[in-house]
Amino acid sequence: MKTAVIVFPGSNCDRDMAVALRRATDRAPVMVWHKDAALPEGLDMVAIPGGFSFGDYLRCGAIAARSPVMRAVTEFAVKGGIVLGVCNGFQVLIEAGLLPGALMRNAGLRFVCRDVHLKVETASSPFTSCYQPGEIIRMPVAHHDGNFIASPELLVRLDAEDRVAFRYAGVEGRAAAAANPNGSAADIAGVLSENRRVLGMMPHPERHAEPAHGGVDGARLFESLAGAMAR
Ligand SMILES: NC(=O)CC[C@H](N)C(=O)O
Repeated sequence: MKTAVIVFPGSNCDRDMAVALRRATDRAPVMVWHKDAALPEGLDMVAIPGGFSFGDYLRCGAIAARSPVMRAVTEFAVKGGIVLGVCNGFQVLIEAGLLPGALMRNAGLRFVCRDVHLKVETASSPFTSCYQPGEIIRMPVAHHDGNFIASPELLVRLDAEDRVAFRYAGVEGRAAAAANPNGSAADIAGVLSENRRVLGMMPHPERHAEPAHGGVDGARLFESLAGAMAR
């Protein structure tokens, strides 16, 4: 299985992403600099990591989305390649037009850095097949622009097409309103593309991928990917 992690100036989760992918696939990913116009041959998937690409200038992910490498990533996705974008990676995928909606400033206007609970909405994707639909899992978020905005039509369509991968979820003993850290429409934390092979999500699965992280719920996302790539 051959994977790649795209690196922009200001990426800061690229190495965590690489460790999680190596752990799940037994092979170190290729680190691809944003100026490369082509992706390595024979890739099974591409990950766009979190961080502060280009200092979050203009809008988070807007400049990164226009990097030379993103043309190659778009081509890869259009051909059916698997692409994962986490946090800033999700912002880049939206700015590149590979996922719908927008990510705006958090409703509370603050950077939010804490664990959240998520409901797994679908197991039918290369990213979520190792979870149970409806399962509640825990992962960290760390962002200031994670407020997912979509038109009422798009929200209906995402549900109808089973393309909401994760929703912020309340857990017993905590107020439900506190569950959504950023004001996202319909509590959406992650969405799939039409062909289900591109996922963008604000929470960080690579930061809860081994026991030393204090949580392992993210590991199954990488195991799901490894399984999908092996097929
Ligand atoms: N951890 C991240 O990827 C953060 C993304 C972006 N810089 C934000 O704060 O919204």
